[in-house]
Amino acid sequence: MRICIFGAGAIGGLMAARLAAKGESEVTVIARGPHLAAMQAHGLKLISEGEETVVRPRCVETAAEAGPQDYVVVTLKAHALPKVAPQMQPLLGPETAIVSAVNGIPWWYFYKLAGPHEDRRVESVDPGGALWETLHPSRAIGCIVYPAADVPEPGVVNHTYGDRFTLGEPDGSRSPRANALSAALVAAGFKAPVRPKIRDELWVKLWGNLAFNPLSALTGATLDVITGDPELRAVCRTMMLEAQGVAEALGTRFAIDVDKRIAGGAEVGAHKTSMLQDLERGRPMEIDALLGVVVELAALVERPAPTCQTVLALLRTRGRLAGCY
Ligand SMILES: NC(=O)C1=CN([C@@H]2O[C@H](COP(=O)(O)OP(=O)(O)OC[C@H]3O[C@@H](n4cnc5c(N)ncnc54)[C@H](OP(=O)(O)O)[C@@H]3O)[C@@H](O)[C@H]2O)C=CC1
Ligand SMILES: CC(C)(CO)C(=O)C(=O)O
Repeated sequence: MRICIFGAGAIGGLMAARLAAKGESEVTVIARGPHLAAMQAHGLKLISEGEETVVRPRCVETAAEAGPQDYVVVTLKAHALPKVAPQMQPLLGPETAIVSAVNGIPWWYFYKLAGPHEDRRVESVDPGGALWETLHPSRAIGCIVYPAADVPEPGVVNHTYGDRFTLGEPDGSRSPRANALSAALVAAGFKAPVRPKIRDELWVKLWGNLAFNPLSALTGATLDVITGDPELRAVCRTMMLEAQGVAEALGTRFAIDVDKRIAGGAEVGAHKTSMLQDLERGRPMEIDALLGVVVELAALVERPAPTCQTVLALLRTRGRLAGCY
């Protein structure tokens, strides 16, 4: 099985390292800059549970060098995908699946979602619907990323938490391609269940990200503070309840309640969210995929989301002034 990890930073690097070390797949990673140069020169080092492993997957800069694949796992930041998608064509054969291992609402969200919005394009993550055309949703497999990792120096991935990548077809089927990918990830040491309602799981993950990440970027606070301070927790809760109304109007059912989800965030402790880390490092923030999209969908289903809207306005300005949006 040929698997290409496109944008092999923290999460992609983790997946690639485990697949290359323990799996039975032919793994190619696409990366750039000093990280790519370090992996090409010294291999990809994974630090996980106190253990260091160095693997040597094929590391290239362009899709043309990688050639056609069975799976392309996209582990870019959400905002990078529209720019990169046109370069992905050499990876795509007639049967190639594209696995979106990216936080937020994906471009294929409304594909085969029965109801009034079926096949709708999501402007916040797919400006002008270009992604829908370039990476047709019939290729898409959803993937919820639960692990946490970072890249402390080029060529090195530090894995700090979790081993689950939940998979799901947009139409809910247990397809041979989703099953085969799941088996490959399990062989590499991950948990990779194939779920029939991937959008429900996607919203539970996003539920935390849409509130915790913006509030951390605006205040500089870590997760323990955001979930523990009564005033911040109240803002969080309000945003999450607004988002729940939007998601439920789109047919999502939440298996847990909002307080349980906040408690889940609290367990992570004194952690800087990825959005706060991006802001501090002067890197683009995933504002539209995590929160802009919620405000867009609220308008679509005519549900109120005033707190999300207010926080979005503040966050966009914060991001623009810092050169991160
Ligand atoms: N890290 C984590 O713990 C978690 C991350 N996620 C989500 O997973 C997704 C990936 O995040 P993460 O792994 O942290 O992000 P990273 O920034 O670590 O990885 C993305 C990689 O893609 C590279 N890249 C960007 N553009 C290109 C390009 N044109 N060609 C080749 N490589 C490119 C980046 O390079 P460069 O650095 O040069 O920009 C970077 O190495 C995000 O949606 C994130 O929210 C979800 C849960 C936890
Ligand atoms: C904070 C956390 C763990 C949950 O919102 C996260 O997923 C992130 O940092 O992006």
